Amino acid sequence: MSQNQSKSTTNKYWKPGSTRPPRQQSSSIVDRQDSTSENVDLYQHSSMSIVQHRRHLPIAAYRTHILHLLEKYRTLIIIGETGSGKSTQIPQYLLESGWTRNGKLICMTEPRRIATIQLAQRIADEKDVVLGKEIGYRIRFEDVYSSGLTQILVMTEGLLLRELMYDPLLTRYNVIIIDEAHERSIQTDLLLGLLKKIQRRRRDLRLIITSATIDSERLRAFFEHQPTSISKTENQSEENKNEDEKLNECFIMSVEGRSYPVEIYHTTEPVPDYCKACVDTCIQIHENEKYNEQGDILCFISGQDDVVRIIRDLHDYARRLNDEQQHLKRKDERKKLIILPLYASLKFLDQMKVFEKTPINTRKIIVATNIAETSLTIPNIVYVIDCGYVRLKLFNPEFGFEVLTTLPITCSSALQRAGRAGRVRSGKAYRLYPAAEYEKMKEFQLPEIQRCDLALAVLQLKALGIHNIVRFDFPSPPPSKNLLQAIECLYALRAIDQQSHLTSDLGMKMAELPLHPAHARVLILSLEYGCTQEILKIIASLQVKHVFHSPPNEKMRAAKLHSNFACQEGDLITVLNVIKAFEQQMMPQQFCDKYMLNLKSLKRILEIKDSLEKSLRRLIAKNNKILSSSGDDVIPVLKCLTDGFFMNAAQLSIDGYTYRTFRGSLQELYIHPSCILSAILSKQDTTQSQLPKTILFNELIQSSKIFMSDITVIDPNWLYEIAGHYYEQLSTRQWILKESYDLE
Ligand SMILES: Nc1ncnc2c1ncn2[C@@H]1O[C@H](COP(=O)(O)OP(=O)(O)OP(=O)(O)O)[C@@H](O)[C@H]1O
Repeated sequence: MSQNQSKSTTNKYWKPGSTRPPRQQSSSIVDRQDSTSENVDLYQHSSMSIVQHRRHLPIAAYRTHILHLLEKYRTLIIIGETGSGKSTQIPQYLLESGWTRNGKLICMTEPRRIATIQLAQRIADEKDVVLGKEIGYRIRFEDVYSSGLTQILVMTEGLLLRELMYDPLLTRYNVIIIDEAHERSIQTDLLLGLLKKIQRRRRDLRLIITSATIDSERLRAFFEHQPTSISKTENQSEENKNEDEKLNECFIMSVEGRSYPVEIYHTTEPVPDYCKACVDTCIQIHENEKYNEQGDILCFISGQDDVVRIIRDLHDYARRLNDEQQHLKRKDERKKLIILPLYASLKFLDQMKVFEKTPINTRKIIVATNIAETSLTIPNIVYVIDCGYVRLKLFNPEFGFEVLTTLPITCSSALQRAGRAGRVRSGKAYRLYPAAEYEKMKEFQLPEIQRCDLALAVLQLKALGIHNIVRFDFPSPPPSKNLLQAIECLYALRAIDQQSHLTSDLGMKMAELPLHPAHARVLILSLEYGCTQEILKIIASLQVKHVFHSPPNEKMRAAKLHSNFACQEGDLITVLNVIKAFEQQMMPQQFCDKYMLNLKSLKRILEIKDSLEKSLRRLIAKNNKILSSSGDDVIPVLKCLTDGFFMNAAQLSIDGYTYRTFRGSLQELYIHPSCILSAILSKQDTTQSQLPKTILFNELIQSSKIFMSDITVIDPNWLYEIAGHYYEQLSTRQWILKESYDLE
């Protein structure tokens, strides 16, 4: 370790029992807040058999109680510490006690694909059966279960919602377990509302909601408020009807205890740059904590770009470390590092790499967004580093848009993050914020349904036959302004008609595609514009992003290389150029290195493009439509994008550098510095007045200002030509919708 490097990574930690360091010493000195055990044997490994392991989990003591309560209550809310055994054990208890005897299944939902597979695999391992037989899973584009044999089916929330489209009463299940309900994603809330509705028709259906950190009283109030008139399933016996009617509504039970202790440490001062603090802390752990016992590190960071930055810095460190260890003759004396990213748009196989066994003499560092926050057990994780921030979308109804914003996390998130350690052995959580900040944190995040764009949720409810969305029983009702905006958006996109019914030509098809309604519309309309091949690539790229690699110390070089693909039409067409060139490459890695492109993102884009293409082909199977290409003609592509993104149009203000939307908001918008347009304009040394007059954006990002990203330059006349109905009839439409929904 060179002198210089040592200096950059000499954070001191306040160890239990030692003298507290003076506060002013360093902003990244860490302060131990609490511990669940005083004399923690950090390297206590479990050599228990799976049977012993199951018996030792805190939830095991509650097995009989849970089964007893499920006989008496239709909804159970089970609160237990992270790692206490809720996800892996509850479905097994139900299976063992005969809840699948009548041939029906136990369903368990997870918010994410990665947790779905891991959980199903773990339950199968514990039961010593092959995954896909008694225990199966379902994620988008992947069904691993056997009809007639599978008894426990783990699936993503999104897939259970889709199942409701063809089995509205979910008749193949006896029990549905909504795991990690505290995440309160829009899909969790839609499911909770729909399951409450189903329970009115199916008195026999049991619902279990589990979490370590959830506002359980609020949920109980929601499930206890059941209407008195109850219709029964037709083929229920008289005896069963009576039994079912005697059932109570909802019960909250707590599971005390956790698997292994986790010591929590806080910085004594706020850290000025959490990416740097995270890298320093990783290095410090790697150099100071017992090495032979391994002990991997999981870092929580707010967004994908920060993950990429930290990974790069850690790779630099790993290279230096490697050079310094060259003198060690025996290779097994060298300390190696494996550094892995984990974020939602990462290729799925790359996500699963985090579960691979860490080789001997190696430490694994995983740098993740909040995708890893709940449910996951990454077996060797001993150290968690929590930056204290999360990147979330917040909908602003006044302004009419969703803005991506970085916010402090909540206490619930902090507990979940720390809870990724202490699962198979005791652990430590390093929080890169002072204990006082933790005290100030909100307990729970606002449910997504109250803070996000609801267009997709409303479209999904409509597709499920829920006509009057305003009357739908949401666990936390969304603000009526947000609902009105969503209805307006769907009307403008022609997904619903004036009576607010799903349109048969477009709306029904849009609901079938796993995309935001505007993206789904663009994809379907591309068939008319004759540019489906181009639009498939563009829409796929919008789900992944980060195609261009631009490290801070090589920005100039990167910009020069990227300019090979740049075009005046903006980011989406530029990315299209990259994807087209990438597809032609025999040696993709070399191509990406040469032009500083992100190989993983490009591969993932092609993967998503293929699956979207399959979905689209299924939709148009009857019409014999061809998925055509517009070749080098970019105009059909631009017009098609305008036809879906017209609500996101902005015009240049008189000042010549800020933009405003056409919707009458005074909010100033700026072109994001990462946009290709910024690079082209600065290269040409243009004056501000040469900024394009009219643009479409895909996303808004809040930092010092509100920035528009993923920009496309369009002809303003197209807006009136293509979306005249939206811009000319705004007031009339609002009146019609206001009437039909009786909204404030
Ligand atoms: N894939 C795995 N490999 C090794 N051990 C595992 C795995 N999955 C679970 N475990 C063990 O089972 C325990 C219980 O895990 P489980 O996921 O059921 O807990 P939980 O209460 O649902 O936690 P959380 O609320 O964090 O999801 C873990 O603490 C860990 O010891």
